[in-house]
Amino acid sequence: MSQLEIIAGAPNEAIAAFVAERLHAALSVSAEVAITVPGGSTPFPIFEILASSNLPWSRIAVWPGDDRLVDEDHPASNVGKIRALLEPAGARIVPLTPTAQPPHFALAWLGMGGDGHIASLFPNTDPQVDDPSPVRRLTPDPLPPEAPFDRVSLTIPALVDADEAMFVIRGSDKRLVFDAAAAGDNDLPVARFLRTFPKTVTCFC
Ligand SMILES: O=C1O[C@H](COP(=O)(O)O)[C@@H](O)[C@H](O)[C@H]1O
Repeated sequence: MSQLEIIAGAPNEAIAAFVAERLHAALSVSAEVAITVPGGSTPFPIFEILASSNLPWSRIAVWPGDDRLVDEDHPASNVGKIRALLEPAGARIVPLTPTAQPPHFALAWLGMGGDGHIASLFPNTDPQVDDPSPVRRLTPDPLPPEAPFDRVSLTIPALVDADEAMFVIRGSDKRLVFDAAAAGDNDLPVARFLRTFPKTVTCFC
């Protein structure tokens, strides 16, 4: 079970500062690093802040942790929106495809749905902590009305392989789900990740 550091009520600027600090630390020991980031709605204002930071973006590869199987110019595309914000800053944006071979990530930044899904590992997909594949094509059931698409997602082992992990979770309903998962009171995808990740997980809740 991972240790948790809960940081409640942090503004987006503080979260961006945390991400930048962790990337600077990783870049102090590696010429290039990779980060995986969530989609949904929560991270994009933080990406905007990061895009204007002094990070050496040309040394940073950014991978969506999951995506909807739509064209990049579709409004539901995670990689399209990530690219629009971070590529102009100089980042290398790498689309997540079902056959991708993801790297070792310096930081796994995750969101969580109210149903306890992380990346696109929805409860119905029964994500396994020992999945031999780093990437899966998946169909959420029920399909979320705001994004009713098949998905591609990093698996739990690909996320657990990261040097560090952080969540950004907004809303008291999600906080209850997260806290129950952290306490071992449910077996949702987020709980499976938390009980498998061997290091401290930082949660901006
Ligand atoms: O479908 C998704 O939802 C989750 C949570 O999104 P949010 O809008 O509540 O921030 C997200 O982590 C995931 O990457 C996304 O594809």
